[in-house]
Amino acid sequence: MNVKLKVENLSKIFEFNGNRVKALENINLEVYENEFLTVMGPSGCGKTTLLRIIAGLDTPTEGRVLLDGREVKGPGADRGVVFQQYTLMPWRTVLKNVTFGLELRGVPKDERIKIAKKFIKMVGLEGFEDAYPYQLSGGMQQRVAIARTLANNPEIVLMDEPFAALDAQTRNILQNELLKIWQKDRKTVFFVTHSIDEAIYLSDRVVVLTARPGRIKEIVEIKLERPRDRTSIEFLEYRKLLLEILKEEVLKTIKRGE
Ligand SMILES: Nc1ncnc2c1ncn2[C@@H]1O[C@H](COP(=O)(O)OP(=O)(O)OP(=O)(O)O)[C@@H](O)[C@H]1O
Repeated sequence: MNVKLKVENLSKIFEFNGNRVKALENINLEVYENEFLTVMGPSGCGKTTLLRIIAGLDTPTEGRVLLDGREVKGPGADRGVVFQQYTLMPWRTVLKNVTFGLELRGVPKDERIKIAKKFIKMVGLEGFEDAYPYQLSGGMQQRVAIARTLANNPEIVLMDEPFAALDAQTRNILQNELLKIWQKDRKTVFFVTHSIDEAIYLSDRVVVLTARPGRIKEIVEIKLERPRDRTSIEFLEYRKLLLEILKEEVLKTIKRGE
């Protein structure tokens, strides 16, 4: 298995108003090519910080991140990010939101429209190309955000609780769509979630971080065939295992009043 992304001895300390918060401590992690890897952990353990550092939106205090062997020094088109909150540009149509990154890279108009339409179709929004974000439901907006990210053809897709704001049904539908796209497109995915169910349903491996400062507590390989059955005994066993691993860390966070 080829290593796509490598996180080496990474620590992060935030300093503000005379306070020091150690968010991450000595994270070492390899994400393989085409892997669907999920990070979980109690609130405030540094999941978003880790994702932001990989995205190049923040810098580590110690250590480094390598993508295809090259050190990450800032944001780049090789990493596509999907956040929890819909980050579409309200003044642009669906099509224009999806073509945005391609425009920035100078892709000719005809080609960028062709690429955008392909991904809009892939996320099930054919016919909505000329709609504006306010005309779409939350689930549809998140589909557009996913299409926009994929249209840029990143090496790795970084997703920070992308479905957390959606209702349970829509969330399940989008999980299936994401899996279909992932299987078809063979992208590497680095996914952050609070949902044990979502982590087991989607991932090849689940990384559990400790309470802050986030360290790697355990990595659980999900050895279930896809499509996965959320009601199977094996699925429930993974659920129990992850609950146990997380419980101790969540209790630490609660005790600290966070
Ligand atoms: N820009 C910042 N300045 C100061 N402290 C920060 C900053 N960003 C994050 N932190 C702190 O770093 C720690 C980790 O935050 P982070 O958002 O990465 O956690 P998280 O695991 O994603 O949390 P949640 O699950 O609640 O989204 C928290 O204590 C947070 O307050």
